[in-house]
Amino acid sequence: MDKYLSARSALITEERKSRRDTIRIANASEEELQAEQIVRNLRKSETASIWSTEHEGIGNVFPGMEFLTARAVITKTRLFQLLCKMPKGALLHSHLDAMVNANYLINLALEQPAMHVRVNTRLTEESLGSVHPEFRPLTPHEYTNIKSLTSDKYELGAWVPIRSARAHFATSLGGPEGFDQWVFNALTINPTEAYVTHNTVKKIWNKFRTTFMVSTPLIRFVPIWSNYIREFFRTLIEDGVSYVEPRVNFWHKFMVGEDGEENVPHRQWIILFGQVLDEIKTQMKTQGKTDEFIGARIIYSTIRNVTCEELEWYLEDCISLKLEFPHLIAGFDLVGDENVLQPLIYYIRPLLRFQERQKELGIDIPFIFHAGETLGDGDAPDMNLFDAILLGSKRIGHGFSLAKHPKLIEICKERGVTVEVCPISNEILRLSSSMPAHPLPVLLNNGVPVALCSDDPSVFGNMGLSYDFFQVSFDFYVLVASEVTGLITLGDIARQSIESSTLDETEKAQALFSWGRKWDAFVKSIADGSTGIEREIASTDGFPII
Ligand SMILES: O=c1[nH]cnc2c1ncn2[C@@H]1O[C@H](CO)[C@@H](O)[C@H]1O
Repeated sequence: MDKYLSARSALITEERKSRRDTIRIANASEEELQAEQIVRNLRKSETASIWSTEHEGIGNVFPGMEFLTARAVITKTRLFQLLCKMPKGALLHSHLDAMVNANYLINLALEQPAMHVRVNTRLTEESLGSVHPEFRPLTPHEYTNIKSLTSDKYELGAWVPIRSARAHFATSLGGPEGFDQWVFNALTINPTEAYVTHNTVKKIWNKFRTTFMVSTPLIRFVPIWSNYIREFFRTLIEDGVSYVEPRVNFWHKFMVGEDGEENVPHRQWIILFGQVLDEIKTQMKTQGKTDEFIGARIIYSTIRNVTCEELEWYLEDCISLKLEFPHLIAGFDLVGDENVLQPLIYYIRPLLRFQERQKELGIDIPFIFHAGETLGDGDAPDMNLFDAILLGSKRIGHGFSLAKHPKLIEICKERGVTVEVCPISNEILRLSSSMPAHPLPVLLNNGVPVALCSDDPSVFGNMGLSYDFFQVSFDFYVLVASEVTGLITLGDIARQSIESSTLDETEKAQALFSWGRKWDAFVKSIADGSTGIEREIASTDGFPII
């Protein structure tokens, strides 16, 4: 018996030794250890209270359960509120056209007299859920004075000014608020769609795709674009994100200008992006908050439905933009559903040529590829992992199927290829049924660098990064023993995100320094009791049940 127990304890120690969190916790400061304990107590207490009761309309609750069902409960937990204050570091995987709250975007659109809307199927109570609004800014001579989208006289396909369409939306469909709700539903995925009507990867992608068809014409319009980017930065900073590398989709060659003409080229999109960025940086400086925002750089993206010839055009376009705006272009990616669109190997010639061109020009535009966003093994999206690695991808977007490939895991670990893990996205797009079923711990415990990311928060409702940090903070819960950690691991992941960015060494050092200062202050506020968590746990013996 003694021999067995000592062998057991030796094996546990040996197994945990190589884990990133064990190494990190061994080097933690006194304050970090205190904060760690307090947060673990909080987590335990909320698991016993909030996550062990039935809430009205929500059956079968558990930590890490389906996000869209649990969202309202999550928002009220103390753990979530605490994580909102945590400095998150860099957001490395996000699609710019799905980053601003859908209601905010609707309001931006309502301010634009040029913005019109139409439908091609009659709107009725029955059809409302499946008919999507089609938006377009028109040139002044195309403006219409058609009043309503829903009257009997409406001719299908005719453009209606958005404000008028809202004001005259049929009372039977909810009036103006009904209009807002209709557009909101078309821009987002709701729990019934994710977990009932569209509960397969294929079906939910069909819904997911349509949200971009609705939002793109709203965002790809100069008067909205700048305001949209301003809100994008504002909300991320508010949530403790200090640096961001969004994927910007350059598939459309032109944006629509203020005059309604579709003639604004890519360089102008970047100039406007840069202007808002500078404005925010100046603002932060004036307010003495330079630690809170380091900046942003764009990952040039196009959709993997283009031909090889078309891709050559985009790659050259990306090169010209890099030459003109070296500090604003971070890398290159191909986006869209890997399950149905072209795999990386299809584009291998233009991609290799792109690398040659960079050598000729003495520039560096790393690939930062989506790969392995699939449940498959050996299918096209899974095989994208092999090509991403062979092509020297700096990071891997999603890498959901990477856990199946020990050799590739080893390479990622050796070369420091960071996996941009998007926990909530993977769950809503039906790759994992809930958080405990997500492969994140497999990657982490194998020592692969990981960044937590939100992917498309305006569609999924996981605005900022706090929701994704929250959803994974229970991954290690089963082992509440002292060797296995919570808060410190989350901090380590946040710090790693800055290391994994495309910032140069000097910028990185500055960003890490700023992050470190904020992390220390955050940890201190928990450890010294100023958050009041300890007091609350002690006084309620478990948390008030919502
Ligand atoms: O998780 C994802 N995987 C692959 N493509 C995505 C994901 N999220 C968004 N997009 C794609 O990015 C474009 C918008 O910039 C859209 O085409 C959308 O399908």
